[in-house]
Amino acid sequence: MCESVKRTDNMVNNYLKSREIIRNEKSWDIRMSKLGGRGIFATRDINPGEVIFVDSPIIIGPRARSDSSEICVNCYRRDDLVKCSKKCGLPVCSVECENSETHKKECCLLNSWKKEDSDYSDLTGELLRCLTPVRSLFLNENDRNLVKLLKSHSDPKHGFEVDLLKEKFNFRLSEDEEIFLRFVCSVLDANAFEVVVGNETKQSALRGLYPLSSLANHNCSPNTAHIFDNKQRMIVRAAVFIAKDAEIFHSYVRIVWGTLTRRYLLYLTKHFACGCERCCDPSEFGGKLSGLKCQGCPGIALPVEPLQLKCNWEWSRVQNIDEANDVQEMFKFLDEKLSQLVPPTNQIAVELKYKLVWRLGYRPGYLWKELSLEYLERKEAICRELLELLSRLKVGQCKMRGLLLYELYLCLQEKQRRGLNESIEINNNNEDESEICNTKNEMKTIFDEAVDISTFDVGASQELKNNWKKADVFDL
Ligand SMILES: C[S@@+](CC[C@H](N)C(=O)[O-])C[C@H]1O[C@@H](n2cnc3c(N)ncnc32)[C@H](O)[C@@H]1O
Repeated sequence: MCESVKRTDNMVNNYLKSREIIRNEKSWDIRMSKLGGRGIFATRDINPGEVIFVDSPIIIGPRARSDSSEICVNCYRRDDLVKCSKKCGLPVCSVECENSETHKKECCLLNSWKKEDSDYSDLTGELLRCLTPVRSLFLNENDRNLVKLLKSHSDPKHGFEVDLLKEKFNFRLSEDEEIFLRFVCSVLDANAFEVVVGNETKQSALRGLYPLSSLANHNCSPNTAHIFDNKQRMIVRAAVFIAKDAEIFHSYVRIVWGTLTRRYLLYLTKHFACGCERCCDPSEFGGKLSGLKCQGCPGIALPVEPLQLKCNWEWSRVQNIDEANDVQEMFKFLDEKLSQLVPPTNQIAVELKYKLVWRLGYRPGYLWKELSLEYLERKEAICRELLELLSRLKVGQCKMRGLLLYELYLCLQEKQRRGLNESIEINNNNEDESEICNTKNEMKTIFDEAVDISTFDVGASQELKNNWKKADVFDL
């Protein structure tokens, strides 16, 4: 092991010990990757579903996106927000949150930076975008040194948060503070994860830096899946079988995006050109997410050179459907317009269908009990189709699979509730009986897998949570 890898390995292990989240028998270590830089590797065979490691955020806070909702800076809820009475400009939801240790420190720091009598009440959203890197200034020396070991991007576009603090807020940062903050911004851009907090019905998204997970490289067919528990810990599981000495990968992008979109975004945000097996295969293992309908014949056009970043395909017109909210409109677009241009496997059709899964059964007018049989059956068909796609993409027990399995289970349950199998049940024909039996077996298999995949996920539905075999990842 080379010196720098040894140092990283030591520091990460010490960090995990300090957070009391290291397991007795580790199944991973850090090595040099042939992709460049460091990576995480399996030290033994790991079975699908096994927890590989648990990581804890070294820095966590609001996201940097300009369209993020305002949240309480302590508990991250979105309700009952008021401005901190100390006039730092940040939102809190209660006196307890205002007086929390985390907030008191940052409130003091922000007030020390500001020019007297400045009022930032209109700029709360902008201040929230800058808060996560600001929190790095409270790290102890060991944690600072660990952050310094993580990958950073040198491009000057990273660090807009510091520009905002200086230019929009006229904050008086010291030179040391500015240098460290700019560095942390570039580390966050290279490594941070979107973290889900809240529960099934009320969720917020945060930005978290997880030291061990930051060392995992990317693959478009990742062999892991991760979820966040109620302590904002990241739990990384094997999504497929991982052989001893194989590299452990995350996916940095959405797995149902086509090659061009994935590679473009990876290049833009993480500054590398992915050359994984899926990217090299024009059909993406048969997933055909980049497929277009051929206007001259019944076939599907696929990119001849999928690794070519320059591409003239025009697809902005069909992307507008993002703004359409109405279920009927969405189906109309899917069935009448989109189907003329792209095959059902195309990423735009896939994303639209995935959106429909979350409307059917949940939106007023389309709640489970009021769903027409046609829509219920379409939802079931979409779930099955998307699950089949995920299998093709070789992404194993990923979070999306867990979510779709549960939605499919709910469709079958609703059909059962409506007695759609009743006539079959009265009829004593053997074949029909076996059909009921198959549905019941299928429902149980689907439900059990959804429970397994969701285990420890803070955002999982209560029904799944009630069936978890363990309440905490460290329960014996
Ligand atoms: C989160 S870091 C991963 C760990 C990194 N290799 C290290 O040594 O710290 C992300 C960076 O790793 C590199 N990387 C990750 N996956 C890659 C891949 N599939 N191909 C090439 N470079 C990759 C890129 O430089 C990327 O910006």
